[in-house]
Amino acid sequence: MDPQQQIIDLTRKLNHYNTRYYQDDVSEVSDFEFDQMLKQLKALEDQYPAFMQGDSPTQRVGGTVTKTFSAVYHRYPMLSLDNTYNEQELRNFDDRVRKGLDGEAYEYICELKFDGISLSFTYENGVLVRGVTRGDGTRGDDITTNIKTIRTLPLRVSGEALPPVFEVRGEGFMPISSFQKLNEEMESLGENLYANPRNAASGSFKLQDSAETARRALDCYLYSFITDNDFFKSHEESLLSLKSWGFNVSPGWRKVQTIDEVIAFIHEWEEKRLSLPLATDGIVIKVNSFEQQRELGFTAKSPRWAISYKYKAENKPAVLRFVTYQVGRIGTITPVANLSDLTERTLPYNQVKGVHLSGTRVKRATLHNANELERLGIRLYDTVFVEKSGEIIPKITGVDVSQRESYETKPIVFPTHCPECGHELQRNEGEVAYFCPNDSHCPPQLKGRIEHFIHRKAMNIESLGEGKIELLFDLGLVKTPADLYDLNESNLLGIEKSILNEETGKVKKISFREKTVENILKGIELSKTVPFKNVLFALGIRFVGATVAEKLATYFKSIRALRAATYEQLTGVPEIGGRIAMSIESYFSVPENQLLVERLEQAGLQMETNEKPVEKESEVLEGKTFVISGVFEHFERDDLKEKIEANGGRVLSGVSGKLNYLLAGANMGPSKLEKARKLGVTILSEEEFLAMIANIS
Ligand SMILES: NC(=O)c1ccc[n+]([C@@H]2O[C@H](COP(=O)([O-])OP(=O)(O)OC[C@H]3O[C@@H](n4cnc5c(N)ncnc54)[C@H](O)[C@@H]3O)[C@@H](O)[C@H]2O)c1
Ligand SMILES: [Zn+2]
Repeated sequence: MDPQQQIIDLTRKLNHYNTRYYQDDVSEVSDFEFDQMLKQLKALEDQYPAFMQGDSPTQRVGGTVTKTFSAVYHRYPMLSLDNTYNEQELRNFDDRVRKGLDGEAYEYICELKFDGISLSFTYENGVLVRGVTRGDGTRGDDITTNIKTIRTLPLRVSGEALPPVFEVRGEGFMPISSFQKLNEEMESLGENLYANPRNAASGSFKLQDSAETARRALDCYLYSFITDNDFFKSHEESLLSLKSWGFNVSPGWRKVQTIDEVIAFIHEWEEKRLSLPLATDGIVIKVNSFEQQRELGFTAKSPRWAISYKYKAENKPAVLRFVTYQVGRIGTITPVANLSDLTERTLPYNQVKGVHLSGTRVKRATLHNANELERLGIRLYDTVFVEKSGEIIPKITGVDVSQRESYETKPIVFPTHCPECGHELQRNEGEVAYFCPNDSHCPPQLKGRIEHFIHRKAMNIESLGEGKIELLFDLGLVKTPADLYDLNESNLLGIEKSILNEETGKVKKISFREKTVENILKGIELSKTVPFKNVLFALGIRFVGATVAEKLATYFKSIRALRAATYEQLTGVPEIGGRIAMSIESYFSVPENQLLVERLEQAGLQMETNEKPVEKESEVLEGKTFVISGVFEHFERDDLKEKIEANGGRVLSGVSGKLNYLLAGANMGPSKLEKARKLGVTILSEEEFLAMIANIS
């Protein structure tokens, strides 16, 4: 291909990947592939500068600002970092630094490269006033309310001779444990999963609802301090001071003198970093002296005094021993590759340990769906390549076809029937996944429906988690959501089970003691007050997500009216299409579902909408004012407001001397709390509030 066309194509492709990555938090290719393409483009542009495109990704920082937040200009531009995946290029970087500094002695600071999103925080007179994303490097999104949910980020700092205005920068990230929890939750809601913690962090920092951001337990490491004057002489000094002022500085950095020491640091962390609680994708190397940093200067998109070394995702051959088929919570069938190491090719599978990949043994990798099997052209007993994408989820990247000469392979036959219940599988037009339509008898689907039912966005029975549901299901105590309402102390107390996690080999013990049982029953009881729209969502009707449920609840107002609605009436509701209408009709035509709804109604769940004005429950809060702040266990904010009003109280937005109560949830801003204390406002916990209204509702 001619170089001009190649430059045009690469520019277009890379810009597309950038948009997907920075705006949609989706990686269509691996970082390594992206970086190789960018390098190729850079080389072509160097050779044919005349063909460089106006929007070349080699000249700009990749991100953009969004429309959802207001854009803020950075006082100092936020740049990217040059990167490399090999040691030779690192030595070339060192040569450039040496030349650039004309023989002066210099030092490096090596730090871990945290995989999240770049953030900038401005402090005025010691108070945190603003938090902004990197955006396009010149302007970023103002996400101040969201970054205030980071618990380790000080809202106020004091220190000797702190400048009146300064900026700190760092990496906002999602700890791996939060990431896994979030994805499990997304899965149970039937939503798309995040591929890695970076994409999850990026999406979570840019949510509209900061209470939801708070719930996702984000964190941040700080690594840079900036002011107008020369405050510090070196990066080392600034790191030490940041730490002493109470900023969260990762302890993993080191000052070194030579590039060999840098490389030793890189080797040292290659495996060690995998046991950190957050994802890291490399090492950042920075010239220590600020004066030398200034001498070296910047290119269009990155400093010349720093570089990042990125670890390549480890890619290893493995043998595909057999394929199993998992049935998901909404019946989706996912083929899973069961792998062994090459040396274990003929070993009985129960003795197989798996392939050693990025610090762990991998025995399983998802094959996603039937299309993916075709795309890979994979066969049984094939030699395949496995990689951990985002260092977390193992993935099969290709097949070593040459090995088919030495080892016999067989075609993979996708099952026609559900491995769990035997029902014939279906695939909807235009969809890639097969599913088991037997949603009222297929065990994983039954379990999945109960898990969905208790979810925070549905009936919000937080005292019951996945493990407990699993146990109750296996014991036959809870087979449908309606069975939850028949539970009592005598059949719960003393239940016990050890659950083995097959991946980690760890055993988790669950046992129901008095306190647990009490909490479970309380949670179930409280769920009877959850509004109709949540109940409707909780039923788990295919295609009826939270938003659709709300629309239907507003329109039909009761389960009776919805059940009686004809196809025409259903599609007559704005934004309700044929697919949803059909799904609702078919749901209510199944006898098991009819029975379920009846039992739930008898149990006392809200089966109709309480239209405003709010139905009065009591007058106990008459004349009292409330400010609600933070996140609550049993209520969404709106529900809490309704509850207060239903009992005669009023909800205000700001704390003042006249206020009666500050209702304080988790993660509330400390400034509000402080103000309330000063003004002598009574601070209520959620429990205290519940007690206040308990006698009457
Ligand atoms: N897979 C895809 O589709 C896709 C698309 C676009 C970009 N990308 C990836 O993103 C990269 C570009 O992103 P980028 O411009 O943010 O570059 P980068 O992530 O490679 O490096 C720069 C960033 O590193 C972060 N960082 C982490 N720890 C740091 C530390 N200790 N000190 C300083 N900075 C630290 C900062 O946020 C900084 O902005 C590409 O090279 C590619 O790997 C992937
Ligand atoms: Zn089934």
